[in-house]
Amino acid sequence: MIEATELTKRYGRITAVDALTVTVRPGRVTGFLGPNGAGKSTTLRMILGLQKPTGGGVTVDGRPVRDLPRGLRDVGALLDAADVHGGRTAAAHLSALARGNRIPRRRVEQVLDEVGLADAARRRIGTFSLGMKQRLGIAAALLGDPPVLLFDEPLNGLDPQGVRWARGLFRRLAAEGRTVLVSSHLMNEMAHTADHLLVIGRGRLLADEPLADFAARAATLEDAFMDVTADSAQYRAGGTR
Ligand SMILES: Nc1ncnc2c1ncn2[C@@H]1O[C@H](COP(=O)(O)OP(=O)(O)OP(=O)(O)O)[C@@H](O)[C@H]1O
Repeated sequence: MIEATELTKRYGRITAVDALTVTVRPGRVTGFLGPNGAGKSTTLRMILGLQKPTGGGVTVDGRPVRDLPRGLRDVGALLDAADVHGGRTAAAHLSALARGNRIPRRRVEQVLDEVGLADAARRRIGTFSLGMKQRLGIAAALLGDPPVLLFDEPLNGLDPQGVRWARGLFRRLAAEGRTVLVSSHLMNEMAHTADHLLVIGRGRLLADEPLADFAARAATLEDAFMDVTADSAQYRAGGTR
């Protein structure tokens, strides 16, 4: 379970996350949506303790993430799939993470297999496509078999088979009783993935409800998303009309 209370992050005059109070519950896939710049990545980084809130706070299974003792065995995350050492092989990258987090070495082969990268285990990550890097990032999140998993835009760069596989994976992880939070700026990506939605705009919470309730707001899910975020899209093609 993830609990944010009045969670706030300011960068100078920009309020990236604005008094966000939400609970992300286990046993379901929670989709985290908002237009570009809404504050999704900043929120995820604060949950993971990578950024310090300006105000409020957030706990994971009852504690600030820094107080959780087991690292990747407590929380797994895919943030930026491209943010990996290109000179290492996939297996070496995951082995280093496993060593640093007291995770048995056999998990490396297991997760590589699970994400479909078994045949690429000995290849340098620098030669990977974006979709392969996403799969590797998902493997890293799964490595410690954690009860809480965060994925920032995990479907970017995945081919249609990959998207279908990832959706099935998120649903399975939730069915196993884990807390699964998946961000996206595309509503349609969430239609077949999420049970519950958190929608933010300009850092503020705009909706926190089951997908079915959100869908009932308009003719299509995308229309519902457009309606809810109408006043908070910051970056719009065609200028400032
Ligand atoms: N390090 C930083 N310094 C200054 N402003 C920042 C910084 N990081 C993020 N911001 C600003 O905070 C706001 C929220 O950014 P964030 O990356 O969290 O949004 P997002 O919802 O993840 O967007 P996207 O869907 O485009 O990835 C944006 O206005 C962004 O410009």
